Amino acid sequence: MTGRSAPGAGDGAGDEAGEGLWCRDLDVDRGGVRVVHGLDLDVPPGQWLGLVGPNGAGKTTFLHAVGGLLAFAGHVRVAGADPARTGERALARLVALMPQRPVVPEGTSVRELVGLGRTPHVPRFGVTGPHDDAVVERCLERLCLEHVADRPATQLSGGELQRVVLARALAQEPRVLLLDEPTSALDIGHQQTVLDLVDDLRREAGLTVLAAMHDLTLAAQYADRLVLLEAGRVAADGPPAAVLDPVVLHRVYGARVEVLPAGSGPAVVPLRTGAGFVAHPRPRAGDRL
Ligand SMILES: Nc1ncnc2c1ncn2[C@@H]1O[C@H](COP(=O)(O)OP(=O)(O)OP(=O)(O)O)[C@@H](O)[C@H]1O
Repeated sequence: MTGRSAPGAGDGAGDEAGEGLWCRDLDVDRGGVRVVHGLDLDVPPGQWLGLVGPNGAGKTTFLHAVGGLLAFAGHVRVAGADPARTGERALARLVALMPQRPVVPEGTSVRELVGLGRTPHVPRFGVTGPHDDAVVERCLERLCLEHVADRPATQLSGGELQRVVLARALAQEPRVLLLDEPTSALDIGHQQTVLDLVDDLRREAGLTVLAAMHDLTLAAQYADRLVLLEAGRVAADGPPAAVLDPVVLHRVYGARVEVLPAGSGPAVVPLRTGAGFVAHPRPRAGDRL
């Protein structure tokens, strides 16, 4: 399975397709089984798209295809590049993926691991320069990791490691940031610190963000738009308040929830059995109550 080029679009990095994400008829298989089915998506530059959906819906598979780690069929442009036809280093200068399950080489310090994010910017057979070192130090600082910078990354807590892996992705200085469950191991304070930081970078540098998240309340607070995936297809796509419908969530996740209006976006509150959940549609404007 290989990606095909979009009609009329050039090959390689940085062409006219823009700095967001565009895909048409995207199919991705895992282990011989189709997991993402004919996905069409337009994500304008600078948008934060929250990717939500149940376990196994295809969120990671989609992010890995867009990030050039998995073969696909269909047309994709990410930061102007076709991931199927762009070299690894060129793509890594445009797109960074923060994986759900990072691989940490034994004996690598936190600073060295973050420094790996500079690899695509360093000439082949070259060495890092003062600018690279400054980027790494800034990323360590912004993710409050200076105090662990010289420790082996394998000795960190799950939440500390998650911040290191984000720091490595940010050190790549990408145009599009793919985040796969970026806050799953973080306490509530660090969840906010990390997501606020990504949001600041988006505003400062026009970064496009695609973030797969299970915490629907958090996803709604930061994303401009949510795409709800169900078995590799889009079940809902729109502003968080429109996508987070208790009836839709019940159908797609089998979950009983209440969705409450909150200051910075809808809050999704789970209801335990017997708490009075009724799966009926929300009233719409014009409905007779
Ligand atoms: N390496 C693999 N080989 C075979 N099947 C795979 C592989 N990786 C993932 N799958 C399958 O592909 C489907 C989609 O998985 P994926 O990891 O993309 O889902 P997800 O939405 O990210 O799930 P989660 O929320 O649990 O992380 C699942 O059915 C999964 O079992």
